Amino acid sequence: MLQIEHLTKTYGEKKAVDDLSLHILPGEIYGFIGHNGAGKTTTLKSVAGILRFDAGEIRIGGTSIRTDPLACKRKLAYIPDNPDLYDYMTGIQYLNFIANIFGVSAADRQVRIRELAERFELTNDLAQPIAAYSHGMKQKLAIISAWLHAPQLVVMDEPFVGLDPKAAHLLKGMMRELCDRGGAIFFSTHVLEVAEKLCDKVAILRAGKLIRSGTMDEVKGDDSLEEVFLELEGETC
Ligand SMILES: Nc1ncnc2c1ncn2[C@@H]1O[C@H](COP(=O)(O)OP(=O)(O)OP(=O)(O)O)[C@@H](O)[C@H]1O
Repeated sequence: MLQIEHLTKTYGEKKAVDDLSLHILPGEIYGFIGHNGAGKTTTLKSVAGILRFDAGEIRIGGTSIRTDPLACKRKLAYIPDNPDLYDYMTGIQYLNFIANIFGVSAADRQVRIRELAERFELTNDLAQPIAAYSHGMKQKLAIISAWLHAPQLVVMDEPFVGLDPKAAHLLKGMMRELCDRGGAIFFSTHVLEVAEKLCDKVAILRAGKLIRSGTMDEVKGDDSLEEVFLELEGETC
């Protein structure tokens, strides 16, 4: 579903991502962890096709994000860590705007918006301008908009930040549902307990380099993910 091959991205002199290779298969929830500044957001933005990288290749369903970004973007959805939505639009205007961009039919969008807004208890707020939404409400709207075009791959940067426990539980269920239908999820998190429970596979990034990846059992063995992560981080001290 997602192939990252030898991805390298520098900002000036700073190598933010250094020769990163990762493969994510259909059906997998793949967690991406690492310290602040490790290069997670840079990687996720490169996968989403909103950041040019210096070297390497990224393919989504076999299609290169470099050579055919539009085809890739049709297959994926990206939720940034701090969704910057259009404050002057109402929630429903925003969802229709996104549905128009992705060419979602009137019938499909109606069903999906109704169902997802009900699930996230956002139905009564859709007529409000986004400027009046709390951080968590914006996060919910961003999640609904991401799911609108039935993406095959969902890429998320710290998706649980700002969500209340019920919404977080809902999102976890939606992630699993999407993977059960043959999709895949790639997301970053600092909440290692969530990663440990939710993810099929995990990758640990340190200073732009992949230092561990594999199934959750391969990566953590009999320890907790937190113990393994802290041990690996300690090796740099
Ligand atoms: N636009 C930019 N210009 C210059 N340097 C940048 C830019 N964006 C990120 N960086 C640098 O690249 C490195 C990786 O940043 P990135 O945001 O990818 O890390 P992260 O793992 O997502 O961190 P966090 O967990 O804090 O969100 C950091 O050293 C950061 O300072």
